[in-house]
Amino acid sequence: MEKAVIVKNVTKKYKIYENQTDRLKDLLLPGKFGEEFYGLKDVSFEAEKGDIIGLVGVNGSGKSTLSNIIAGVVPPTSGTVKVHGTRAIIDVSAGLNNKLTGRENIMLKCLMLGFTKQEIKRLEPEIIEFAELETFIDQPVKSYSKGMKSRLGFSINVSIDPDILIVDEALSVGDKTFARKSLEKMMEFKERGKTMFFVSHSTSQMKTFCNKALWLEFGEKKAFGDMERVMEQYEAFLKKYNKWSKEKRKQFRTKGFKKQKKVLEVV
Ligand SMILES: Nc1ncnc2c1ncn2[C@@H]1O[C@H](COP(=O)(O)OP(=O)(O)OP(=O)(O)O)[C@@H](O)[C@H]1O
Repeated sequence: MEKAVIVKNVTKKYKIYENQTDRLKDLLLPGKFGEEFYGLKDVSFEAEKGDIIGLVGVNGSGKSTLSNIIAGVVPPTSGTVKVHGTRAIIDVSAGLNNKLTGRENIMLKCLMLGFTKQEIKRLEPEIIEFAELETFIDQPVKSYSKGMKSRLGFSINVSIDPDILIVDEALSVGDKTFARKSLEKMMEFKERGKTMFFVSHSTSQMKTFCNKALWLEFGEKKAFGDMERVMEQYEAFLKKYNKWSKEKRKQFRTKGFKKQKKVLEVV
């Protein structure tokens, strides 16, 4: 099978601070303030061409960090990500420039991706129509609602027809009609054999859409493989987790966070 994405020993360290003063002091005296925190720790897996991989895990487990690293938006602290093909990420906080109009954002994003002006002019009507923004396309994006921004972000990223698409909670904003239209677009991508990563809190959406799942827990890979098998394990965990008392859940999270602060052992 042809590999689309190879993630090898990816670690992402963040620096966390107890307060704003420590953050500023760390700028003046680097290394003296704040604590290192592992958003991701030594994650490895491979995606084959045509795989649709659901990233699952409770809040803060590292799903968005990993999707941003796969998308090339954020660099890993260590480890490597090999991607075969073009990639695009659809994110609710999509990287649009607020000062520019919708039309200018289309131009900017596509130019950055290497499209020619002529190609962009050809794509533009399709993007505007899919985003349902005909009346507002020449207004600055800062005047857009959250739903309008996410429609524009979604539309640009699907219209450029990437080989690998990363969708981070993008279906949770906007109205139902647009969510359905987006899902249809993703189904079309699936049928065309594109590789996709999908972050959603809806396990049922995952089960219908993805063939594989990667379960992250406190930044580490807990399980990876066929959707059915991984989801069975994850749902059994969620059932247990949801039955725990508030206190027990807190203990579980505290234990996990402690592990995320520990320095990796050098083998
Ligand atoms: N810029 C940052 N600085 C410091 N810590 C961060 C940063 N971004 C993420 N983190 C931390 O890294 C961990 C993983 O975060 P991430 O957003 O990737 O998780 P997630 O699984 O996507 O969570 P959610 O489901 O809540 O969106 C969290 O503990 C988070 O607080």
